[in-house]
Amino acid sequence: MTHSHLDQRILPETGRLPYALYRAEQVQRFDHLASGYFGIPERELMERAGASAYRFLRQRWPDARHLCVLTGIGNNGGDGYVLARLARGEGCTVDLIQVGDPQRLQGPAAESRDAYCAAGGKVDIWSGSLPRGLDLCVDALFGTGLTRPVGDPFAAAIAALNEQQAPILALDLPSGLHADTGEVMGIAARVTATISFIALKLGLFVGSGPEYRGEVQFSGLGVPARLYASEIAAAVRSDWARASTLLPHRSPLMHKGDCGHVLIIGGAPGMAGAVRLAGEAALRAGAGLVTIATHPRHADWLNLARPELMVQGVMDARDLEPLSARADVIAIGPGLGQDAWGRGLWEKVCTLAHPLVVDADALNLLAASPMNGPDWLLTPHPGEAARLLGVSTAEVQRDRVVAAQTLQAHFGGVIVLKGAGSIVQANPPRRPVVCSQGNPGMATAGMGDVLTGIIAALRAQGLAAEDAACAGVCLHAAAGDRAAASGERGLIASDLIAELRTLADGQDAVL
Ligand SMILES: NC(=O)C1=CN([C@@H]2O[C@H](COP(=O)(O)OP(=O)(O)OC[C@H]3O[C@@H](n4cnc5c(N)ncnc54)[C@H](O)[C@@H]3O)[C@@H](O)[C@H]2O)[C@@H](O)CC1
Ligand SMILES: [K+]
Repeated sequence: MTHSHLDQRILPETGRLPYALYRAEQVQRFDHLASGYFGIPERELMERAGASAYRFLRQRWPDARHLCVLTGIGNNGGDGYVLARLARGEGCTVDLIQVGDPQRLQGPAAESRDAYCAAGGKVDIWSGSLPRGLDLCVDALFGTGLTRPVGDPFAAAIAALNEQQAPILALDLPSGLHADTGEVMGIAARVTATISFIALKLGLFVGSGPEYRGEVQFSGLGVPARLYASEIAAAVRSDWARASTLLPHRSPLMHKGDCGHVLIIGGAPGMAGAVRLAGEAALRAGAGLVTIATHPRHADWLNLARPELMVQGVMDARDLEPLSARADVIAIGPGLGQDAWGRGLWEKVCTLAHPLVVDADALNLLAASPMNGPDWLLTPHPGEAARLLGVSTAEVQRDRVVAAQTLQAHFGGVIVLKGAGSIVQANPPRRPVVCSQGNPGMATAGMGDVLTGIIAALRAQGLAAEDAACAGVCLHAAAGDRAAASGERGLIASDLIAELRTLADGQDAVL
């Protein structure tokens, strides 16, 4: 076996992350294929994993000299031993702390431990605390093999990692994070960066993954590209750089009638802002015409507040007919309320054949009287998804991919499950798409209304429902990231609207 850790072929791939996301069992099959079929011994893969991680560490933290490597009892720990050996070899001070019974290390992990010891490395057994004065901690406790909630001593070690001040590099996954769902299995390491091996794990991008993983780096460990043909990815990551390619071309000869007419229905008394946000977002996402059907009490005021919006007061469902006749797409829900006014409009819309975007209170009305719609696009946040499914919000969040798939099966159409790592699920066999942009500053009032307007505008410009959902979610998230450049705290939904224009025009697709 060659210790080819400085071989250029195994350096972490720089540039873009792959878009395919896999579950743990799929990555385990890749591992077996790599060794069994492609003849790369497991020990060599581990050597490459440790070496890639060490190379990334040196690039990312060039001044780090005093490292602490926390190793567990599986192959993730083995990766840690390789990294520790390489770091010592380059003159770093390494405190290697073995958590759990060292006798449980087997096969390549035990060999990696032995190679570390043979090179003069010392193994300390976890004694309840971490050394002081560290430049960096390496989390090599659990990777894809985590199968159950974390108990002591691992839980105590993870808690200590989270409490100390040095940055943390996680090998493959932050320990304690479920590789498939991003669920925190009791406790998880909240890390500065994660280097993921062979394939990106779905759990880094869904559930609590975005909160715990830090920045993500990928290393394919030099396995042949055709290895990946053996599995269909569990989900596909998307971002604006990718989704912007879905936008329709705008011909110089176009007029406003070619860019689609969106009708937005909502805005019960006291909720006019919701439809205004959705309407403005629709205009900024390129809709040719936007009409708002809202409560008569504030229709005139809304019209003056944003003169480019056409605003009609509607008393009841009958008033909708002339408006819907002119619209290409209807979005219903922002500020709709659930009383007789909102319910009447919702029931009317359900009889129309238009492509629909269904949000907010319209989703709550749908939860009260469930039905299946072939050409609608539902945009629930986790609470609305829970009401639609009749489960708790925690249950939705525990496995967001499965929740989105269940919603699609029950209600049809295309589902956008909002939240960190928004998921788009169209009719199977289409795979779930997970948006990997966005930030916590976006957890604020009106963000959903902006998304509804964007998706409706893209749909009105001719995108199919799934494409409008994917492009809309990514455009919204990318606008949120741009707006957050001047601070996440205090970000408001209106801040996104100015950003939409630059992004949707394609001038700044790559962030
Ligand atoms: N197999 C391969 O070919 C490669 C694997 N690699 C590394 O190996 C990792 C996977 O290794 P393993 O499958 O050994 O799994 P892990 O190293 O993630 O750990 C699994 C071990 O922990 C135990 N365990 C699971 N949940 C536990 C809990 N809650 N409390 C206590 N013990 C628990 C398991 O019984 C098993 O002994 C990857 O994430 C990656 O880091 C890399 O070296 C690349 C190549
Ligand atoms: K880890």
